[in-house]
Amino acid sequence: MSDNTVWHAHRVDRSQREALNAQRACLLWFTGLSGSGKSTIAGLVEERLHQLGKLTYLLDGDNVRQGLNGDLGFSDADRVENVRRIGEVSGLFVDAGVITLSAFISPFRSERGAVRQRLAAGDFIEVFVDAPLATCEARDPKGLYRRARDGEIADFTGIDSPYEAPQAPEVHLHNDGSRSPAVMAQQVVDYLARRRCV
Ligand SMILES: Nc1ncnc2c1ncn2[C@@H]1O[C@H](COP(=O)(O)OS(=O)(=O)O)[C@@H](OP(=O)(O)O)[C@H]1O
Ligand SMILES: Nc1ncnc2c1ncn2[C@@H]1O[C@H](COP(=O)(O)OP(=O)(O)O)[C@@H](O)[C@H]1O
Repeated sequence: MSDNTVWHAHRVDRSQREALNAQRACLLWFTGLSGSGKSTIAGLVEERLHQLGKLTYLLDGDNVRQGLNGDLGFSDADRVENVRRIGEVSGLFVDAGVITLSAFISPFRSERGAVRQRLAAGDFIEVFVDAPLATCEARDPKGLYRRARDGEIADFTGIDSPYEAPQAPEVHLHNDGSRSPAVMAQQVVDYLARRRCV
């Protein structure tokens, strides 16, 4: 928090924005290794919510790192700052009344926990896209694992940079390839329906 600043409450608040859009906002936080299926599944969930008439926004690691977080690399410190900023942006989207989907490796438990704490109870829904490293490496759609193994990319998650799996995610998707991304996206939508978010 900057010094000498005072919070200003505005005339239109989150609940009024939610009422206007006839929806309840929340943050779906997709975490998992590179290649685990975060973007694919988050994209399918967003498409389904859009079809249901919900206002959504999907924030994605590769995309955000081309703009807002273009100054950050993949050291531990830069990943901490990456997730902190995304947590703040996600919080603003939720306050805007939008069902927000954030898909980032977000490898550290403490930083994911900090985003959870930043939001109101129940607004943070952790979705663990759980795929074995061997599966992610076999998919390797961008050739990054091969380059990391060849020593061309340092600090690669799962190779020479850690990934701390969630201990109690709200939704745990086993994306080892035995089921389609569409089936797993439906699991997320079903969770939202049980929570009366859709
Ligand atoms: N060193 C290293 N480690 C992991 N990933 C790397 C690295 N370098 C580049 N990439 C590409 O960056 C994407 C991950 O960015 P994130 O912002 O999600 O990472 S993090 O949350 O800060 O850990 C990741 O995208 P996904 O594969 O979609 O996860 C990669 O395309
Ligand atoms: N259940 C699945 N079965 C087959 N291929 C999958 C499955 N889930 C994801 N993929 C593929 O794996 C690759 C990585 O998925 P992606 O969503 O880009 O992962 P991430 O965003 O976690 O890096 C993509 O080519 C995607 O089509």
